[in-house]
Amino acid sequence: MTKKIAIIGSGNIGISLAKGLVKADFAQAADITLTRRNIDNLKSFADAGFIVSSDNKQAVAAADVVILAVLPQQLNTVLDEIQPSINATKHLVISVISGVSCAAVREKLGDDVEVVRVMPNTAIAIGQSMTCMASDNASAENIADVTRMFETVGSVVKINEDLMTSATALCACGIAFFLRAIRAASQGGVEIGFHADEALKMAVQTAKGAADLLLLHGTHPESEIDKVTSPKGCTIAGLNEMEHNGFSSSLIKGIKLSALKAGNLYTKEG
Ligand SMILES: NC(=O)C1=CN([C@@H]2O[C@H](COP(=O)(O)OP(=O)(O)OC[C@H]3O[C@@H](n4cnc5c(N)ncnc54)[C@H](OP(=O)(O)O)[C@@H]3O)[C@@H](O)[C@H]2O)C=CC1
Ligand SMILES: O=C(O)[C@@H]1CCC=N1
Repeated sequence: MTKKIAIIGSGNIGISLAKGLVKADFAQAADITLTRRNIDNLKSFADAGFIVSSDNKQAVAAADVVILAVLPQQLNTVLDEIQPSINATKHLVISVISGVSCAAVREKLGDDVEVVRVMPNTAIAIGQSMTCMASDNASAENIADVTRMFETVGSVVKINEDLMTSATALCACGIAFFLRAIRAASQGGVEIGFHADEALKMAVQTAKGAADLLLLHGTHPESEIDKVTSPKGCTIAGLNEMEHNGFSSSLIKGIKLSALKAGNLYTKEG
C-alpha cells in the first residue's frame, strides 16, 4: 500500500519537497496532503492533484507519514493542535524544522512517537538536495524508509543529532551562500564587459563545472585550483586579491554565525 504523506506547513521547503517527491515518482500528488492556513496560495497545487487543506488534524489522521515544515516559532501551536490525532503505532513523524530536537517534538506529541529529523535544502525540488538526517528513537526500518525517501530527491547523509544545526548552516543555508557567490561573480562579469544575462549564464555554468569537477573526480578543491593557477598568471592574482579582502574568512564566519543562530531559533515556550 502506498504511504500517505501529510506536509504540515507548505511553504518554501514543504512545497519543494512535495514537488521533488512527485517528480522522482516516490509518491503521487494524490497521496500528499499539503496544509497551510492560507490555502488560496496552494491553488495551483490543488489543480496539480495534491490534496490541500487548512485542517492539520484531519491531514494527520489521514496520513502515515507526517512531515513538519512550519517555522520554528510556529511549531508549538501546530504540535498542540495535532497531538490528539497522532497515533504512535501508525505515524512516523519527520521534522525539517531547524533547531528543534527529536526529543522536543516528542515532548509535545508523546514519548513513544518515532521522530526523524531531516535537513534538506531547496534543491530538493529538482532532485539535488543535500539532506542530513538524524534520529534518537526511530527503528532501523523507518530510518531506511526515510533515507530512501530523501535519496529520491538528492544525497542523504546520516549524522549525529548534535550536528544538525551545523548541517543546517552548511547545507540548507549553504544554497543561499553559493547563490550569492554566483550573483557576485556575474556582477563582476558585467563590470568587465558582459551583459547581465550572459554574465549570469557564464557564472552559473562555471559554478556548476566547479562542483561537478569535485563530484566526478572526488578531488580536493585546492588540487583543482592548482590546475587553474598558471605561474605569474591572472587566476592567482584574482584569488589572492579575494583572499586579501577576506573571501574565505567571510564565508567561514557566515557559516559559523548561521550555525549559532540555527541552534537558537526555537524555544519550548513558543
Ligand atoms: N527554506 C529552506 O531552505 C529550509 C527550511 N527549513 C526549515 O523548514 C521550515 C519551513 O521553512 P520555510 O519553508 O522556509 O518557511 P515558510 O514560511 O516558507 O513556510 C512555512 C509554512 O508554514 C505554514 N504555516 C504556518 N503556520 C501554520 C499552521 N498553524 N498550520 C499549517 N501551516 C502553517 C505557512 O503558511 P500559512 O501562513 O498560510 O499558514 C507557510 O507556508 C523551517 O522550520 C525551516 O527552519 C529546513 C531546511 C531548508
Ligand atoms: O533561514 C532559515 O532559518 C531556514 C533554515 C535553513 C534554511 N532556511
